[in-house]
Amino acid sequence: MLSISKFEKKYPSGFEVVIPQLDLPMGIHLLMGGNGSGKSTLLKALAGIHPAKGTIQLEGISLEKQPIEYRKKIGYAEAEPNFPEFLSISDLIEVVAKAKAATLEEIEDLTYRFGTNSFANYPIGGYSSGMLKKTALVLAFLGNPKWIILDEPFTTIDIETQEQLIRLIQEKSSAGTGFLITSHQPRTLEIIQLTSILRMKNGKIEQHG
Ligand SMILES: Nc1ncnc2c1ncn2[C@@H]1O[C@H](COP(=O)(O)OP(=O)(O)OP(=O)(O)O)[C@@H](O)[C@H]1O
Repeated sequence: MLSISKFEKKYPSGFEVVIPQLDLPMGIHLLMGGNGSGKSTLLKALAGIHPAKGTIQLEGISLEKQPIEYRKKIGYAEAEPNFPEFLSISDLIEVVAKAKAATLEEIEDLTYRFGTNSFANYPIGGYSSGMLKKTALVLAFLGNPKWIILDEPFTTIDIETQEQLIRLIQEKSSAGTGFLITSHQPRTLEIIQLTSILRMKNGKIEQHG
């Protein structure tokens, strides 16, 4: 269960995301909403990147009270990934794999599925947008997180990688990983049995079902 309670995140512009209570059971949840409705803001807070008011708990582990344990149990890929340009995907994998106790087998499987071996040692500054997205996805899945949060994961990746990603989401979900995914292309997810579709408007979850 991913639980959000009394959540508030306000920007200086006055825009705010307010969620009194949201409990997501293990499963695959799709978060939809127009541009600027607050989806990425919520996802960044759930990933522990943006501080926000309220309580966020993942399988009973509190982001506020057990921040390291919480972050080890969550994987996150942002919509427009940004990494230090002088590093390579291999460098990032090494750091994240160590922090999240990922196995060599897991690294080999993920890098094979996402086809990142061909640019494993290139500096990130030279990556295309698709290569950057693949890098973010490999890192999000490393260490078998309990929940994986994917912000627009299907944009910029080729069809073959989109199919790989759908297969991986299905496999991991069957093995007990929860997913919260945003997408402006819900048709990509049509073949997946979704647990719920959440709709966000103006910083509020309008509909959940
Ligand atoms: N770091 C920030 N500082 C200030 N305002 C921000 C910041 N990030 C987002 N916002 C503002 O918050 C609002 C919601 O943005 P957010 O990125 O969460 O929307 P979104 O639903 O993910 O949009 P999209 O579908 O376009 O990606 C927008 O008005 C945006 O300008």
